[in-house]
Amino acid sequence: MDKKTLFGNIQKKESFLCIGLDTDLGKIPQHLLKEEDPVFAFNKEIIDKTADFAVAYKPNIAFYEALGPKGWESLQKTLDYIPKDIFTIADAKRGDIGNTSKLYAKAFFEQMEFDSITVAPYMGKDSVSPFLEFEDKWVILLALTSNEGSKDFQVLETEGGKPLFQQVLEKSQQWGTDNNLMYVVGATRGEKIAEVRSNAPEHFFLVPGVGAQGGSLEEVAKYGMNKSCGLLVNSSRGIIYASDGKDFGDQARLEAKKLQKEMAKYLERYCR
Ligand SMILES: O=C(O)c1cc(=O)[nH]c(=O)n1[C@@H]1O[C@H](COP(=O)(O)O)[C@@H](O)[C@H]1O
Repeated sequence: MDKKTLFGNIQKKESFLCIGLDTDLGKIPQHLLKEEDPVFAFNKEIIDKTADFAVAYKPNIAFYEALGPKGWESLQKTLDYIPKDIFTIADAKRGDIGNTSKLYAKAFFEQMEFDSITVAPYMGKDSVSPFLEFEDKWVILLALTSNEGSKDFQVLETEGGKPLFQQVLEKSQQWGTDNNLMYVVGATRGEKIAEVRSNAPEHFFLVPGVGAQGGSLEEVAKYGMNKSCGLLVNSSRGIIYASDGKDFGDQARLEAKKLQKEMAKYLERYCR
């Protein structure tokens, strides 16, 4: 999917919501455990109930890998079930020496036809470039993450007093374009999002951390939005585990709708 189509979907749905499919057998409603594929049964209901409010779905690969071959099967079924006009993100946080990255890219872009994958920048250009060679596919590079540990390395000063995340932003813009490269910026970073935006004015940001991690959607929109929205804001637990009963789909729908309504307001206010 290209940037223009993604922005078109955002305008049509008045939403920049990404729903994280972090599906955990220990957290899904107990009645689903008797299904042949409980993970897929759960995801199917979530997708059915939220697809009109979401412009992206992000399965976090760890939750599927942890279940072995059956988990990979549930992941493939989930990916096949997501409507084709919705952007898909393999949250795999991959990145290795070039020939290995190339095979990770094949796994997620050819075997599994995801639109995008999250990639760690730590190993540098030759670890990221192989993912950028696939037409119509996106790399979502970790820049300033939402977790406490982001302070360990990402904000450390480098040459010229620039924090490391800024070096990641500046250097990686020589590797890809705003049509195949996005950045992860945590919603918990508040005003720092404006700093990231000034370093990458045209790129889309994947912003996790609203909902369970407490980030503010209003701040994200205020500091991060650009003229083509430029944001995919993710919520996983806050939506998919809104209820652990038989009404989990309907409750997820309510949470997704609430975020979409707020997003419509910010699109009107800040997207220009
Ligand atoms: O790359 C990510 O998606 C990611 C980056 C980051 O900085 N912080 C972060 O929470 N994530 C992911 O985003 C999701 C957040 O989930 P919730 O906190 O449940 O909404 C999880 O799948 C995390 O792995």
